[in-house]
Amino acid sequence: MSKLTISQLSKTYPNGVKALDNINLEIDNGMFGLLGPNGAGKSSLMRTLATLQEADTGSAQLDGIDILNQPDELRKVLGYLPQEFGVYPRITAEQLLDHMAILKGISKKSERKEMVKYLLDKVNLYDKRSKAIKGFSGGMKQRVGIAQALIGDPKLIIVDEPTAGLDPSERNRFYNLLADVGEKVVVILSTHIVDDVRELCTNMAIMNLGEIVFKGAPQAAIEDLSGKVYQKIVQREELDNYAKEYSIISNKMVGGKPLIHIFSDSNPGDGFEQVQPNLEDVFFSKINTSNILV
Ligand SMILES: Nc1ncnc2c1ncn2[C@@H]1O[C@H](COP(=O)(O)OP(=O)(O)OP(=O)(O)O)[C@@H](O)[C@H]1O
Repeated sequence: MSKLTISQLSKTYPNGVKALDNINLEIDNGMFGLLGPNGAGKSSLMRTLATLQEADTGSAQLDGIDILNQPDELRKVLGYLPQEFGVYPRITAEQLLDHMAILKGISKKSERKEMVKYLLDKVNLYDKRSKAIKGFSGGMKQRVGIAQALIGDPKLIIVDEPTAGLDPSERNRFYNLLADVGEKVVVILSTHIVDDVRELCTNMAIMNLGEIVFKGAPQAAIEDLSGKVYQKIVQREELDNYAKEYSIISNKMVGGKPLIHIFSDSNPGDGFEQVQPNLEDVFFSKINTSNILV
């Protein structure tokens, strides 16, 4: 069992943007989803935990390791799949993993060979081991990314926006792989895609403007909203009026017309129908109208 504890972590960039505003989180083994819109501060938090940038104040501990003060110790047990996983495109998957294993300090050739074979098998790319990565699909590249993040038996795995650009079947394969990995170690999945969290994570946090605006189990958050979400298809030109009168959680186009979800303690009438809330409602309610919700 591993545990990651983040306490009072803050970071303001030189341009004045407060990307991390007093972050407090406790994360156990398993898949943890960090959900937030673009610019929320997710990558800043992930890069800080991956020891790629420093925080101004606060601390982060993984088991006995003080992440901010012992970056070398943390790196030995860290697997990181960054948002942009740049690879040398001409080399093969096998060469890349071997190279990364050397960087991780696995100096014995026979040990590396065995590990690379194991990882290629695990991400289902053993057959493609001798092909140049440049010919790989987005999903295959992400699987190479996960394989390299697993080198050296990490205790903490960080994946930053891993499913962007994957088609549905590639995304599914990637989910299965992550879920399999996530049983034994702390895996933090940072994403703005609600489905990623719904399908994979037992615990989550929602981040907005540098702050954690929700933490808990996705299912519990959905249940909290139960009976309080109503929907209606409206005319586009009426949207402003609805926005003034109701707490609109979300607005998406259905057949060319806006379908709005609103938050309301009691039945608003006016043609609205109650709907079963989903994680998207939770997400939007926390980032748009967190002030009106408990
Ligand atoms: N190096 C930097 N210097 C100045 N501002 C930065 C820097 N990196 C990020 N920011 C700003 O900090 C805020 C948080 O950015 P961050 O990349 O952490 O968010 P994010 O949630 O990961 O968003 P995205 O999904 O778009 O990557 C944004 O306002 C961003 O513009």
